[in-house]
Amino acid sequence: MTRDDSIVECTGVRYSYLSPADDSPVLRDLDLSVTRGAIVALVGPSGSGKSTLLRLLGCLDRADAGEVRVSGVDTTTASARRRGKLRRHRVGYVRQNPADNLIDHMTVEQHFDMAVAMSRSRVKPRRLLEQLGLAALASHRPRQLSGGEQQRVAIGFAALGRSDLLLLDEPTGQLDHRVGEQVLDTLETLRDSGLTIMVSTHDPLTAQRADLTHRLNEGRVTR
Ligand SMILES: Nc1ncnc2c1ncn2[C@@H]1O[C@H](COP(=O)(O)OP(=O)(O)OP(=O)(O)O)[C@@H](O)[C@H]1O
Repeated sequence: MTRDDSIVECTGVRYSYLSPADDSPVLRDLDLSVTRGAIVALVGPSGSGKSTLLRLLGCLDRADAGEVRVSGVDTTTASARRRGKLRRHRVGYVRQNPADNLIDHMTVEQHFDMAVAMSRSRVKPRRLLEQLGLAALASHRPRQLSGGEQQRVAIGFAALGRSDLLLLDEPTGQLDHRVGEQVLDTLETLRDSGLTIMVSTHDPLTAQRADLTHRLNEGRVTR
């Protein structure tokens, strides 16, 4: 595989929440390569660093050492401006609690319109609402939606205008099996439209439906 096939390339990544000199960092010597156009599940014990890795890939935090290359940009050394551009146009991030991704007073359609305006993309928000089976909810506000509907809206909102990578922290963690399946259908639709999707999960169904699984243990990818 060449670098061009990869959407994510991590090499020798180290990260501590305390200080770069911490002898027990959360991530240590982490290497990972992810090719375009797959759903990738990140699995591993609680505390192994799955969410931390997603935060580095989503430019919410910056690695202490090593290379975290996303869409060809080394996010460890990139300027704040470059990282901001990456987040606006290429990489979306969905938090675990669906409501935390949405704005109380805005309807579903207004969320999608705002995402397009912010990314200055040419994507048609109405078309994505239809593709994701959310058109009937267009005029609803987050409080009028179930947890699963909120999660699907949050996923569409994060994906809109982002061309490369969607990162999700435990997207099915709070949902029952049937609704979890609907969220996974949404992810498959987005993968088929060209996005690469990385999901941290403890849910066997999510891991089973992913195209690839990477296991984290004590801050490293072990397979
Ligand atoms: N904001 C923070 N400040 C300090 N330590 C943190 C912070 N967030 C996470 N940690 C620690 O970092 C380690 C890795 O946490 P992380 O949330 O990345 O693990 P995880 O594999 O996603 O766990 P889970 O499966 O339970 O969500 C844990 O020891 C956790 O206590």
